[in-house]
Amino acid sequence: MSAGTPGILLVLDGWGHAAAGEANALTAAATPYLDGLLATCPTVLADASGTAVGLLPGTVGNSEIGHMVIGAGRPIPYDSVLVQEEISSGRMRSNEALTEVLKGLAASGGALHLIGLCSDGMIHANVQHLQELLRIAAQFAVPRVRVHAITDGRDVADHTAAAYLGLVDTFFAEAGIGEVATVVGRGYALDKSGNLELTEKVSLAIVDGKGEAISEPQEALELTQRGDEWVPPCVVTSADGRPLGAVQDGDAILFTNFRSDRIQQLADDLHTWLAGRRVTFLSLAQYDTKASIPALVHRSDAGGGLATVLGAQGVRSVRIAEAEKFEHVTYYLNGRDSNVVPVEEHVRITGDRAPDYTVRPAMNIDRVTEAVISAARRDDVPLVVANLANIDVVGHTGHFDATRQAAEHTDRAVEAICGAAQATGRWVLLVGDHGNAEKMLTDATDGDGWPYGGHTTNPVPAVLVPAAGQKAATPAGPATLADIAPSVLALLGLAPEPRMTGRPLW
Ligand SMILES: O=C(O)[C@@H](CO)OP(=O)(O)O
Ligand SMILES: [Mn+2]
Ligand SMILES: [Mn+2]
Repeated sequence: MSAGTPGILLVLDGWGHAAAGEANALTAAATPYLDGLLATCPTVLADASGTAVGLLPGTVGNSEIGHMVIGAGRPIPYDSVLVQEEISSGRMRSNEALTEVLKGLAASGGALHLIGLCSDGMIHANVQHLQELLRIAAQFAVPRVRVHAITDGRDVADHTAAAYLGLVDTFFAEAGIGEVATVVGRGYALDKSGNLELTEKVSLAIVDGKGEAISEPQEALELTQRGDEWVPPCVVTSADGRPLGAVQDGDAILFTNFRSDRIQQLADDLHTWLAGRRVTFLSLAQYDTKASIPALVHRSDAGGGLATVLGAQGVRSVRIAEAEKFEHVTYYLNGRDSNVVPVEEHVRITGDRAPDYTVRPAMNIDRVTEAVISAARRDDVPLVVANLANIDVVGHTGHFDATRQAAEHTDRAVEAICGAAQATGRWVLLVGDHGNAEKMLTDATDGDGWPYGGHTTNPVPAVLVPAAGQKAATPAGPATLADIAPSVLALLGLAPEPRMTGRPLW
């Protein structure tokens, strides 16, 4: 292998590997170009879930941890794991930030508001964490706990919100404290696109008790036209029509998501709404909010990766993605470091946003492709990093045919990018960040599975398309996402960072 060849790292978001079958939208798609690459180029299946990347055993991968590990070259103990350790060990009971606030509520008579995603999809939150938080609140004699439940239907199968609300009820009964005050789908509460119209509806329900009035939490689920994700903001009201749980002065809010990217817009919005009011804010894990919100658990250091080497060596890279995945190829790939080194350029592709991705599975892939090709033509850019979002983003709709089409658009984009790479003397390293579209049905216990749009624990392909004349062998032995940064550096002729534990595959 000749050292020091420029290249393109292309993350195919949600590109997992599984045998062909009725659940697999990737093998159902007509993707002649990708099929050819998989058959002829050095390929390995890389582990992208569970402990291999820094998650709890058996946990599905996600874009944050996926891109962090691709960039860091080592597993990063993820926020979900750090929170879980605090809870399982019992240490959360003596967590200083938490106990101080709970003692204050017990003394003042204020309520604790728990706001978070109500499922065990393990990407943004784990509803099980509520159980321990309720027990701790009861132990500290907090007078009232109000749960503002965000229904999921994306990280877990749709139409499961009723079961999760039922589970939360059992936690209330066991702890002897807690009531659901509001219910809303994640489409509203976890918008991260900057659509404040959605977010403000949620804030209005939580702060002012304004929304669809319901007398039982489960009634909210009858009001959605588009599944659990789009349950409209609902407020549980008592017989006299008063909201059960609007936020009052002297209350405290604890956000229970462990992943920041989707809850932070709501957290900032609520913080702005409640500015000047006597309300304490806390979050279970550390958030990237504009407001400074104290976290109960602090995050792992994900630095010392690819970006550190590129910065130190003055190697220019261009990072390209659609808005949905822009932070992933920049902030997360750089180890959650927002300080951009001067040799790094960012291209955020915006464009028409379809209200529903099934309508436009191509998204803005043509513009991403053009940007990658024009960066590839530059002699001053040894490394282009891009994310093709379609397979994951459309896969999340749970719509098999649209996801198949997303894969077909991706195939054409990869062909165009690889063509440009050949013409400009570059290699292309294609890798998934976690599985998604290779499993579009839940496991069937009896009869057929249900449509499923969530991530998976399947391995992801890592494929090297060598530059013209470059030789590369198929790597032996197991691989993980931690091997990608050392591979990219080796291909560029650079040494890995000492903290990288992955190995160069090529
Ligand atoms: O959309 C998201 O927030 C998650 C799924 O909940 O997907 P990803 O990790 O790919 O961003
Ligand atoms: Mn992803
Ligand atoms: Mn996803």
